[in-house]
Amino acid sequence: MEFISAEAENRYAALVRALAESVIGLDMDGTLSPIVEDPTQARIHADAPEVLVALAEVVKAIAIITGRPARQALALGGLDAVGEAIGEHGKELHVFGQYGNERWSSTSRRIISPRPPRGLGNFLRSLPSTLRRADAFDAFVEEKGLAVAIHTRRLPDAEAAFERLSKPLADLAAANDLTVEPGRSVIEVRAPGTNKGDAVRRVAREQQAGGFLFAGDDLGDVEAFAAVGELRDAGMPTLLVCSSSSEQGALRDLADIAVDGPDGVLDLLRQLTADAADTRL
Ligand SMILES: O=P(O)(O)OC[C@H]1O[C@H](O[C@H]2O[C@H](CO)[C@@H](O)[C@H](O)[C@H]2O)[C@H](O)[C@@H](O)[C@@H]1O
Repeated sequence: MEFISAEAENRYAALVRALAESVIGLDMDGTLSPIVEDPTQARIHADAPEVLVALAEVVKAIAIITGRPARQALALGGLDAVGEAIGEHGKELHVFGQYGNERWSSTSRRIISPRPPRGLGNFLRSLPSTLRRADAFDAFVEEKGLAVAIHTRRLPDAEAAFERLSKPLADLAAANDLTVEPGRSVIEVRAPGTNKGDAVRRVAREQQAGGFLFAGDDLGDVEAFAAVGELRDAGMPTLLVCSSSSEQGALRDLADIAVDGPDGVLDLLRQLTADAADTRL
């Protein structure tokens, strides 16, 4: 773990002291789940369930805030079982899916989801011809119900395909009142209006958080970082963690601490759990 910001060590120590009142917000792909070529094959890190259950004992709540549909996050993360184990300690696991558009909690055990955005059907009908014109017809199209993600990772030159697709997809999205969410070898198209920052504000308010940690790896996490920054400016102990990769450097400049991908995120969460136990001795 690398302390980046000048205040990072103090912020870590302050968060440890406030941990019992803190919410831990975690992104999924690239943060809890190692990145893999095929999005359908991504799975939460094998150690994550144990680490999250132990962490839940020393924090107020854990919130997984992801671009994945909530149902998929539950399945790929085995989060139902994790939530059940956390519930046994009298704590709650929250899942905010599709950038905060969907919600699930280990107490309600129901997914709350809005209707798909109006323009999505039209966008999907025009998508094949747009991909063909951008010489990216073989891009993997992940239909997510409320959104669609166009993946370039498995194309011969992923970066070049991403560049060729950026403008045509943004134009097609705008024509259908949709917004674009660029990520690691992926361009997502979804309803405007909600982002991970809103999810951070909501869970902090609902839980009356006395501290907040957020860990993420990609551009879709920038709004969550900004929302945690607002909590910090209001006087709350906070910690921003970048799950580093060679693919995306944007979050590193905004973070207090950088760790090495999901392995590093889990090491940090283990360390926090241990440090919280030490302060109680
Ligand atoms: O908010 P997140 O939990 O980080 O989810 C963002 C998107 O992640 C997924 O794509 C990413 O992970 C894939 C599997 O490792 C990888 O192949 C892809 O290149 C990454 O961009 C997912 O497929 C999307 O639906 C998520 O919204």
